[in-house]
Order: sequence, then structure tokens, then C-alpha cells
Amino acid sequence: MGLSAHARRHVQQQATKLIAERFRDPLRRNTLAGLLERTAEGWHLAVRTGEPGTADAFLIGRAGVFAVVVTDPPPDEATMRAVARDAEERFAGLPGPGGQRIARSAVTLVAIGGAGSAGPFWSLPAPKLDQLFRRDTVHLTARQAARIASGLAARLRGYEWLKVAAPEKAAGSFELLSAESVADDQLLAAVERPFETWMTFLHPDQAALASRNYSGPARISGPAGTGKTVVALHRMRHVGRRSTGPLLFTTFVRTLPPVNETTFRRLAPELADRAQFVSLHAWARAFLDGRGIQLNTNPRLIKDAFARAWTQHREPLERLGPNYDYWETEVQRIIKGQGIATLEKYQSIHRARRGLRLDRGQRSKVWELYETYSENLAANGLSDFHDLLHRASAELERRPLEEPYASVVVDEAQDMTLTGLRLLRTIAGDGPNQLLLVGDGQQQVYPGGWRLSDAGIPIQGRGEVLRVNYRNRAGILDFARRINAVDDLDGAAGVALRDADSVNEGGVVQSWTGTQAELPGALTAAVRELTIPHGETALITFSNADAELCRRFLESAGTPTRALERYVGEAEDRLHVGTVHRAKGLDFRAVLVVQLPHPSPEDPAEQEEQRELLSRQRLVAATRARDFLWWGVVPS
Ligand SMILES: Nc1ncnc2c1ncn2[C@@H]1O[C@H](COP(=O)(O)OP(=O)(O)OP(=O)(O)O)[C@@H](O)[C@H]1O
Repeated sequence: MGLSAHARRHVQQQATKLIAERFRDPLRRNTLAGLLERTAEGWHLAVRTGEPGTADAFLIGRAGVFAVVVTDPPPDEATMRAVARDAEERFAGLPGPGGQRIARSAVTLVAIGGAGSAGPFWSLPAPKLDQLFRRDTVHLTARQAARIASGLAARLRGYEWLKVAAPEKAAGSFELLSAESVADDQLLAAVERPFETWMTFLHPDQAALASRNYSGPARISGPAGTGKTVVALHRMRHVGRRSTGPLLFTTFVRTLPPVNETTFRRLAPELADRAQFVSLHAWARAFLDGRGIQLNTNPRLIKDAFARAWTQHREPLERLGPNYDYWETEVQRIIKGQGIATLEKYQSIHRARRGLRLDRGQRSKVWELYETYSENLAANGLSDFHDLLHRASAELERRPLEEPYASVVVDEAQDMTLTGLRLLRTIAGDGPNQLLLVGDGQQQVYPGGWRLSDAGIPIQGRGEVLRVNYRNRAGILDFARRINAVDDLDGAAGVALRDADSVNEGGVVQSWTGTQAELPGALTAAVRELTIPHGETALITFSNADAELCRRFLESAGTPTRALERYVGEAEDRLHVGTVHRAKGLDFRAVLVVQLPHPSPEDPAEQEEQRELLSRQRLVAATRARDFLWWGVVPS
């Protein structure tokens, strides 16, 4: 810490004296004095001097708002729930920046004293008090913290605001969280951006969804950057506080859950141990393992099983126009992804987002391909990813979870398959607040669409829409709005990105067009001119091969890179590179998008489908950028 030894002693003495005049119990004396010392660094502290029954203290600073109970042994859950209710009411609606309000779930509940309690609150042994002041959770400005404190003061009876100060001379030497020096700190400068305030403040629409009571499965949709994930995390904290079971946050992609886990640990340290962040496939595999069921899902062997089926059935299908990839997608995303078990069913479905119309005879040919593929899998003891999810559903129906989840959140639900959604419904059940689907049809980055209603999840009357974009500065949002991507997650036009409201001004977009030979030079120049740190920058492409190519360009020009797959949301110093599939759900201050030419299919229907898919992928790529977007295209 930045206080000189002399200043620290001075502050400690004052704090000890002020507390000793008011409290007798040694634990309370030590703990409250420890908190009081921090007021010399810009924190605000109110200690309870009146009737018991609520928090012993409220602590407010740049790392957030805390309701503190000091006791050994730790309090029981009922006591902390009462403290939570009281704190939520006291803070409710205090104003924040840009018409936002304090979220009910923003207050962190902390019990300080005895160790080892597992409840819906953070239990800290007294010697670990310092953890409250972690620098990675700083997200408010000193002024915002002061405004919250004064708003609370007007509502607080039976509490006394205490403050100590460092001796005059040392005042300029504070570093970490002192209001004066924080702006100079390189690392903390990043949090001066408006983006992180969501940990405390939410837009009223967001706040309402974070704490609304739903009698069954619910859904939050809305265009990119409107805070759907933020709301889902607040909601998880809200529900977690009012329940005891485990919490599950899952997505279709493997790379997103670890990033959200990092965020949630910062938002809700008290629930970190109860919350599981994992892709649905990893969940299913672990679940089946736990039941003693091991499936062979070797991707290479599965590819091979399909390739062999293809050689048998390719002729009639190739005559229809599209190539191998198209038919593999048809079998994987349409037949298996939607869990279609019979030819009759396949004959009758609407193949959303598949360009080529197929008549009954043609569908029979596809079905033959699917059947041979299934036989090849069975003959080799293989299960593909859809089989894995299907098997997990069957096993769950046979014997439900011993400890059901209190809440299951599905982020980026638009990319889940129907088989996946059905499994999620079986995991979560239809009970109140148990299943939340979060998604945006415009951002579907995998081919082969479906509608939410096809999953049979009853969300009638519990579908919510967010429309204020908090991520992209206006210039970037304007650029992204011009990308024409279709949304039919619900078969109806939802709120598209072009209708989203923007709140962050500024933003720079640079477009570049050139030949493939010119790309390395243009790209490295763009990186050289970046004013945003590389660790907060991502380069996004539309295929793995393109990502690898760009990564090599950057590395050979001396720019260290890291694969987006390995990003977990922590600060880094390398530029992240990966495909749009790995970038979805994330954001970076600067984004470079590189679009390279790819052979276009000859079949017009397939061409149209690919064009639509690329539009959605371009929209996802552009909306990952907060402040700066470089958009490089090598035309075909
Ligand atoms: N109330 C808020 N105040 C400040 N920043 C916010 C707020 N809500 C969201 N943000 C910021 O906006 C960005 C987008 O939030 P989030 O990722 O939750 O949006 P999303 O709707 O899930 O986006 P996408 O669909 O593109 O993945 C994040 O950087 C987040 O920090």
C-alpha cells in the first residue's frame, strides 16, 4: 500500500481510538477499525450504533458497496437474508450515471469473523479483511462512490459515518485506491471507462429483469451489447442469494464460460463456489462420467464415419448442387441437432435458414446418408456430440439430479441446438426462476436455424427484450447497424441492432480494402498505430485458417499473440486472435476484423445461405469492439 509507515500508524491510531470509544467486543473493534482505516483512502464507512438486526456496517468505495456483519461464529442464512433485504431496500434506486440506478443485487453481503460458512454471503475470516479491497474489482469512480454514500446517508438511521485522515504531508503518497492518484495508475486507468459500472448500476430495464420473479422458464433477448449477459449474471446472484442449490451458467461454445466465470467471481465472490461455468457438452460428459457412462466421441473417427457414409450416398446429393459441407451441416445441425428421429418427421419440418428446398424424394436421400452415418457410428462404438447430449437427457430422465440446480442460465442460446435446449430443460425443470435463456437471433453464427418455440420450452409471457447498447461507441454501432442480418429466433422480427439505442459517444472505425499481398503490411501498420493496449485488442477472422494466417503475420512483425480460445477474461499483454465463433459474447476495446475471400458455392441457394450466415458473423465481429474497429477486406 502507498501509505508511509508513519502515515499508516497515524491512521491506525485514529481508527482504533474512534472504534474503541464505541464498541467493546474485540472482534468488532479490530474489524471495524480495519475498515475505518480505509476511509483515509477514499472509502466511506457507516457503522451501526443503534438497534441490532441489520448490517453492522456499510462500506462503499471504488470496488463497490458492501453490507458487513461482524460475528463469530458466522451468522445463519436467515439472518443474512434479513440483512440482504434491508440493504437492498436502503440502496434501492439510488441514482447512477446516465439514468442508471443501483441494482438490488449490487450490494455484496459479507460476514467477517469466523471462517468456514457456506451460505449466500461472503464469509471472510477477520485476518483476510484485505480481500474486500481487491484491485481487480474496482469499477466505480471516486465521485460515484461518494454520491452513493451521500444518497445512503439520507436514508440511514441508527448509523454513524466515521472517517479518519492521513497526516497532511503524506496525503499525496497514497496509491492503490486513493481517489487522488488513481487516475494516474496505468492499470486502473482502464476502469475510468464507463463500461464497468454495470457491477453496481443497471439501466432500469436491466435492473427489473435481474430481480423479476418468473413462474417458469424465461428468456432475455435483445441486440448485441445491450447487457443480456450482465443481467443474467446479476440475476444469478439475485437467485443465488435466495436459494441454496448449485447454479449453472452454460453456453454452446467452450470458450465463453471461463470468461463469464472470471466476471462472476468479481461480481459475486460469495457465490463463486456454488456456481458452475461450463459448456453444455462438458457438462454432459462430466455428468455421464459421474454415472459411470463413458462414450467415445473421438472427433477424427466421427468425421471418418461421416466421410464413409458420404462416399456411399454422394451421387444423388451432389446432383442437387451443394457440396459435402452442406450435407454434413444438414445431417449435423438439422437432423441430429434438432433431434429428428424418423424420416416422417424429417419430411414434415421447415428447414429454417437452409437455402435449398428439398422435396420428399430428396429428403429420403439425405435420410439414407444419415442412416448410414448412424450405422457407422454404432459399428465403431462412437457417439457424436448430439448423441452425447441425447444420452445425458435420457439418463437424467431415468434418474434426476440428486441436488437440483437453483438456477440454470443459457447464454448465446441462439447457437444451442434443439437437442441441447431439450437437455437444458430436463436439467433445469420448469419451476420458478430455474431456467433463463439469453440470446439474439441476429447473432446466430452457425448454419441451420430453429425457432425457440420448436424446443417446446414454455416461455409465454416471460420473454423480455433489452434495447440500450452499452458496449459499442456510437461510431462503431453505426457501422454495425449497416450490416443487414436477419433475426428469426422467434420467427418474428425482434429488436434488431439498427433499433438499439446508443449511450457511448465517439468510437473510430477505419476501413481498409486491398489485395492479399498488401494485407500483412496494412495489418501490421494498423497494429503499430493502435493506441489501445494489445491485451485489450482482438483480431477476428471468419475461419480458422484465416486466423492462423493473420497470427503468423503479426508474430513475424514482432507482435505477440494469444489464441482467443485461451482467453479467460483476465488482463493480458498479448493481442488475441481467433475466429468469430470464439469471439462471440466477448468484447474488446479495439477489434481488427479481417475478411479474406473464400470460394463461393456454385449453387445459388447455397450461396444465399452462406451470404446470410456471413452477414450475421460480420455483425457479431463488428459488435465486439468498444472504442476502435479496423475493418479489413480482401475482396474476391
Ligand atoms: N448498465 C450498464 N452500464 C455500463 N455498462 C454496461 C451496462 N450493461 C452492459 N454494459 C457493458 O456493455 C457490454 C455488453 O454487455 P453484455 O456482454 O452483457 O451484452 P450482451 O447483450 O450479452 O452482448 P452480446 O449479445 O453482443 O454478447 C459489456 O462491456 C458490459 O460491460
